[in-house]
Parts: sequence; structure tokens; C-alpha cells
Amino acid sequence: MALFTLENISVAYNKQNILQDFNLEIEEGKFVSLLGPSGCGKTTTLRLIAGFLESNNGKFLYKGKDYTKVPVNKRNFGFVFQNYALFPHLTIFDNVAFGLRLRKASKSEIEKRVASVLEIVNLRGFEKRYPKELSGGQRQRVAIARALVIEPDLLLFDEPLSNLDANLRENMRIEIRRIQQELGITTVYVSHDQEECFAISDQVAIMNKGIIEQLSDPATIYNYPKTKFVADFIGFKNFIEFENRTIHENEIELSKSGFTFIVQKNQANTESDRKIGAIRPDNLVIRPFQELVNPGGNELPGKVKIRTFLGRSYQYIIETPIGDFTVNQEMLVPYQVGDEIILEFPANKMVLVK
Ligand SMILES: Nc1ncnc2c1ncn2[C@@H]1O[C@H](COP(=O)(O)OP(=O)(O)OP(=O)(O)O)[C@@H](O)[C@H]1O
Repeated sequence: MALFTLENISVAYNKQNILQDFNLEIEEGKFVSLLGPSGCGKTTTLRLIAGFLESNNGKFLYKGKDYTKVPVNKRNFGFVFQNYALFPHLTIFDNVAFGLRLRKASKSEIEKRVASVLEIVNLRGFEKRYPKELSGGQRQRVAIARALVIEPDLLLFDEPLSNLDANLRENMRIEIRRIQQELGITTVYVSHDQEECFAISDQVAIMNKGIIEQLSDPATIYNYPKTKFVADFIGFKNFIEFENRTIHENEIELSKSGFTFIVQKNQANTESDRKIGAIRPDNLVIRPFQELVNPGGNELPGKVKIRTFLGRSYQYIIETPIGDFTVNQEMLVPYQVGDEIILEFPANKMVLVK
């Protein structure tokens, strides 16, 4: 059952719609990321869930109750933001205890709970220090402890790791996932870092201009993007807008400008509106030029237009009669700019998107 649901939510700033008829359902105990390019509405969605922002219409249901008008301080949600927002003049103990004091918890209750969350984030012994005496990663852990100490029903993260360096980010994201799983807290996590979201989430919502284009587990999004936007966002750089599509028993036949392509059939790609082929640069194959082995079937004649060195592989831009394609290929003796080649499209590597 869904823990909370956003139903037909709209939010506008200066009469411009940021979220429109926005829908999202999150199950209890799940870690869900909102991922998308800058300005697509991720933070707006999080602020709305938190209660910092009201929607123009639509509903926010929490455990089946209408929470649309429930103010921030009546929602028992914990937040962790990008800039930690610790109080510089308070010790770590007092920073973490802050939310409990606001709730008028007893002294012994405060001591017990602060000790317990500092244990969870591995910061026992740091109680008397001040934020300026901690590293960036430690400060971020204090911020997490502060969000956890109120025993929140929901944990909300907004780009919590973006101020940390790459190594620390990786450690902290594992830490965040460990804590979330240990406590089983439903979590919504905003980031524009694809790797980060894919690594730690049960589900990822890919957002574009105020709507969710796809909400699935990371592997499904990675392997079976639904739309051209999602495919492009996660690295399928090559697209073919097919003119014709015929569904056979085990495969789908597509064509463009007289060239035919076969794609293996699956549940998703038989949907009627899937007519755009998408393939990752790593999955295209370049062969030396010869006659087409399978004329018109998953092969195109091409010419190397640009070559760049990526370290592990070379990246080629290949010019073909139906457009340019990007290919990454590992080889000792690379092709040269101007070489005539054959470009292969393996039938099990092309997905169909709308
Ligand atoms: N208070 C505001 N007043 C006016 N426009 C706003 C306000 N807050 C956000 N916006 C606009 O709303 C859009 C969505 O903003 P939002 O912060 O939700 O995006 P985001 O996906 O979180 O982006 P980023 O990854 O850059 O943080 C942006 O175009 C932004 O300029």
C-alpha cells in the first residue's frame, strides 16, 4: 500500500507552471529518488511533500489521510539539505537535540535519543565539538542525525552530498543507504547525479519539465527506458525515428529510408507508440568495410567522421545515410577519420522508446 500519494498536484511560480497534474505514489519503507536536469522541479516536489509549499490544486494523501493543508510542524518529517544548516554556535549534542527540545522532550529522553542517533551515524564522542571542528562528511552526518532524532515518518534529502568531494560522496551515499535500511524509513532523495541515485535507490523517478517520465527500479530504467527523454538522460546517445514498424511472432521489424532493423520483442517494445530506436554507444559495433553481410538488416554503411580517445576506448562519430551515430569501441589499432566501415546494430541491444 502506498504510504503517501501526490494526486494531480500543480505548482506555479509567477503564473508559470512548475508542476502540472503531477502524480507520485510512494510505498512504505522504500528509498525513492527524484532525478532530472536542473530546473525540472525536483526541489519543488520535495518542498511540497515537506509542507513548505502549497499546491494550487490536487491532493497530498499520507497514510490515507488528507495532508494537503497540514503545516510543516505538524508533519513528522525529517529533512537533510545540501548546506547542512547546522547552528555554528551550538555543540553537536545541542544541534542534534534541537528538534527534541522544540518538542519539549524530557532531559533523559533527549540524552537517550541523541546518543542513539549519534551511534547510528558513527559520531559518538563528538558531542562537545562545534560544527567548525568537523569535516564536511562529519557535518553531513550530524545533519542526518538531527533529521533522525525526531523519529520521522519520512526522510527527505535535497542534494545532501553535492558539497562533498567525490570519494566522500561515495562513502556517504553508502552510509545513507545503510541507515535507511537499518531503520526502514521511507525516504525521498533529490539529486541530479545519476550514478548516485541508481546506486542507492529502490526506485528512481526520472523528471522532465515538471512531470515524471518514468518511475521504476534502477535496472529497469537503465535497460528499458520508456521515452526518448529518459533514454537520452541515461546515456543512449543514438536514436532512429523509424518510418515503419511490423510486429512478428518473436521480433519487431522496423525501417527507415529503405534500411531494415530487427529488434527482439518484449513486453514494453510492442506498445503502439514505441517507434524510436535507441542504442548505447557501447553497444554499436564497427566492422571494417565489406559488402553488407545481411544487406538492409541491422547494418549500415558508414564513414568515420570524428575520433576521440577516451582512455579505455575510442569514441567515433560515424556518418551514415540515415544520420550520425556515436560509438565507443575498445581496440588496439583504431579506425582513422575517413575510413569506410560497417556499423552493426545488435538486435538484442536496441530498445524502442516513444
Ligand atoms: N521561489 C521561486 N520563485 C520563482 N521561481 C522558482 C522558485 N523556486 C523555483 N523556481 C523555478 O522553478 C523551477 C523548478 O525549480 P526546482 O528548484 O524545483 O528545480 P530542480 O529540479 O530542483 O533544479 P536543480 O537541480 O537546479 O536544483 C525552476 O525553473 C526555478 O527557476
